[in-house]
Amino acid sequence: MADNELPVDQVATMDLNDDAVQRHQFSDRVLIKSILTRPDGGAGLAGRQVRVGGWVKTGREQGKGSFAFLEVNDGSCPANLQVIVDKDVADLGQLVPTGTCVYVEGMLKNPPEGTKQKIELRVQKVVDVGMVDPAKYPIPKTKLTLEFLRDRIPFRPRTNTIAAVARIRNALAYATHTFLQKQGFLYIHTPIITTSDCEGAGEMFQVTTLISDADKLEKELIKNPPPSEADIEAAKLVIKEKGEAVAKLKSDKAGREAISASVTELTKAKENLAKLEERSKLKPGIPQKDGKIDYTQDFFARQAFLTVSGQLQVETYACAVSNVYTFGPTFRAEHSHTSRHLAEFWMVEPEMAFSDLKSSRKYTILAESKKRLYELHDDMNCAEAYVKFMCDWLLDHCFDDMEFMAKNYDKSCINRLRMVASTPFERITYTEAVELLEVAVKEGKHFENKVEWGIDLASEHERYLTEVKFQKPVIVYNYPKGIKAFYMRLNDDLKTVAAMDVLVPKVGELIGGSQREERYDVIKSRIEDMGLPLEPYEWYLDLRRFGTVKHSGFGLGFERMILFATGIDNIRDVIPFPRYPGRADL
Ligand SMILES: NC(=O)C[C@H](N)C(=O)O
Repeated sequence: MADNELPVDQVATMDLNDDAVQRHQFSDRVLIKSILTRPDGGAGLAGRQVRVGGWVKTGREQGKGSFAFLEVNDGSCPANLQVIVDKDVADLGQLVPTGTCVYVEGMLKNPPEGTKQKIELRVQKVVDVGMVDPAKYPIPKTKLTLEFLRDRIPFRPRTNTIAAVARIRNALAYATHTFLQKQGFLYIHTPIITTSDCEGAGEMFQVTTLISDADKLEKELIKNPPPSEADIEAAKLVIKEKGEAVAKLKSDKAGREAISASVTELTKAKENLAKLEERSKLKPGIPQKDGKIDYTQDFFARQAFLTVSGQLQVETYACAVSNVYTFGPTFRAEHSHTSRHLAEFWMVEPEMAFSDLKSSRKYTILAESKKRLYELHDDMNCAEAYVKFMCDWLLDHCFDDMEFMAKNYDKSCINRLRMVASTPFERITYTEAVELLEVAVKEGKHFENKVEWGIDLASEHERYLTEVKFQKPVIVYNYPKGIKAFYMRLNDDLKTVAAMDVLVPKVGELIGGSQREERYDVIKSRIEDMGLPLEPYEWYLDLRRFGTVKHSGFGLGFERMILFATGIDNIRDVIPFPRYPGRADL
């Protein structure tokens, strides 16, 4: 790596004796981050000639219009660079509206004593301007509600909040790959289009070309109507005539050439009839067979959907190359309008061969540079170590953005990251969890949803456990089999499965995972018991028929992790392009 190619996240720790500016490698400018996030706030760069580009957050003309102050942000860090332009250099009126793009060159200077910033840029040349008409700019003011911004998706990233969320999201993705790659996991790209329903819950978006094909056909048939019965009868008559002509020539012992020409005509007439008959079968609308939609006519010659989870497919790789993960978009066609659900969301799904949910081995994991002894619950340990790694990562790499979140959204978000990074997660069985909830009810706690063994824990129950009872992350494991998916391993009690959910303060369920059922007979009867058809899962059963292995994994809802980290309330604000019932902008 060349000297001037410091990874962006290391710029802040660079050697201050080196007062050269860090030129961006692929554009003729300096990232504002590399000026402002130095430990000296950029002061040591005074006297340096730089080019910067960015968007004006706020701008104002001063000194009776003789110069302008611009707060410029290029997204590389939350802080703005103060830029000063004299009226001789540019038309100041064009530069000051919020949202204007400026690409300027000048000299970095130390501002006068008593000002809050450590460095500012005096512009000598305006290289380029992307103007804004303030009367028409979609987000003219600086303080806007997140709800208002959801109607301005293309311009949301220009706001401090959405840009900070983008940096935090990016850091969490980087942390995810770093953590898993370090542990030797292979990143596997599982399909977006799938023909198996992982969760067996039927909340899938269908992928089909039948509707657009039907639309096209309908238009085509209007332009070019199908043959009528009479057309077909006429074509049949032509064949009859041509056939008779051939027969006549033959009986007249006509020449070979004449007969062959006549046979050619007969063949053409037959082909014509075949075509007409084929077209006469074309019917507008979705193709049907035996009163049902005929999916053999669909693009994939079968029903297909958007994936709800990459788990089943990634298991084929876990059962071959042992440690794998998938990280991609997943889709659920749930009509839920909550602040915790999206129709399109991202999931990180590690899957590990030779690992179970709970075994008695002893194991050490590193957290916050301190070695601690854990009882090995492979799947739980991996989930816990991963969450802790992400918390540490944000504290180390995104502290300025986290400070912004603490100031504007959630005072406790930094402490929450510290607490989670350093506190062992509580681990309780589902049965213990229900008992604790029952005790809470006896002591007067009111829940909307009834508490009894066998229920699926509701969000209020999960949050009580993590926020009130333990005040730290809680892993609940060994759930009743009746409320969990078919692929989870049946425990010896035959009542529960080796499933686990990681519950965290602020969001409740962050992770759901399990040891997978590796025994052929057991999983087959689980699929049958749940009333699911066997045929679509035959390939999955094959993994148990041939070279089966104990394995486990989990799924982390990536947006939930961002909610947890930032303290933002609505999941629609932590994904760049939210999709939810009634909305899919852009
Ligand atoms: N990979 C996982 O275990 C996640 C699980 N399939 C889910 O969708 O919740």
